[in-house]
Amino acid sequence: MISIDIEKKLKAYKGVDVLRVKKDFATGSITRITGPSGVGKTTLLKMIAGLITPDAGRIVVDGITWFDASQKINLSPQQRMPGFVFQDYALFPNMTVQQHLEYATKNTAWINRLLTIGKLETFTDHKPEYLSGGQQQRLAILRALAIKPKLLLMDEPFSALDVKMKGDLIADLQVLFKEIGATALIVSHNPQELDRVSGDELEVG
Ligand SMILES: Nc1ncnc2c1ncn2[C@@H]1O[C@H](COP(=O)(O)OP(=O)(O)OP(=O)(O)O)[C@@H](O)[C@H]1O
Repeated sequence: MISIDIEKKLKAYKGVDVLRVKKDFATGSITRITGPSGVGKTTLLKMIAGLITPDAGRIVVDGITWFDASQKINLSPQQRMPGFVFQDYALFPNMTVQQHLEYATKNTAWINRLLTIGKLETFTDHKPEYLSGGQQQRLAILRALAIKPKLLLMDEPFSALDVKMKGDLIADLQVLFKEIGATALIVSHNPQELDRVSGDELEVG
């Protein structure tokens, strides 16, 4: 169970200037996070990952306090180690597809399985600049999964994929999430995208 009750004053957002989120996520659940542009969806994911510090509140994951403003507990991103798919992918320009995955894990069988799921088997020696937008996005997803994270934070992870690729990938990811026992929080603007897999929705703002 992931229990979040946090507040953060946002810089320069008209109308709503404080982001408040109070929500419990069941272990193994997939939640779609929605809300208008600029409301703080990315900021929320980054606060959970430990990349941005909330002003107040608590984050408790499986009984472990990751953040507590009043008790001054704030685990580092390395201690939290979620899988994170950034909206702009944040790939390493000088690393090939294979090196991105090997940087995260030494488990070759797992790497090969991820490459198959992401349909990147024939691109293992390509660097990001020689990949299409959709291939880069799939690599960002595979890299996040390489560490078999218990928590996956995904920021618009399917925005560059065509409908068929997206459908296939989401079906495969569902199986993988179950297998590794991951809880997923997925920011998505597209209402149809996660209809069949996401049991829950969190509307921010
Ligand atoms: N570290 C930070 N501290 C406070 N405010 C921040 C911080 N980083 C970003 N913000 C502000 O938070 C607001 C929301 O940005 P954010 O990227 O979280 O929105 P979003 O809902 O993900 O938007 P979009 O759907 O367009 O990606 C912005 O106005 C931004 O200036």
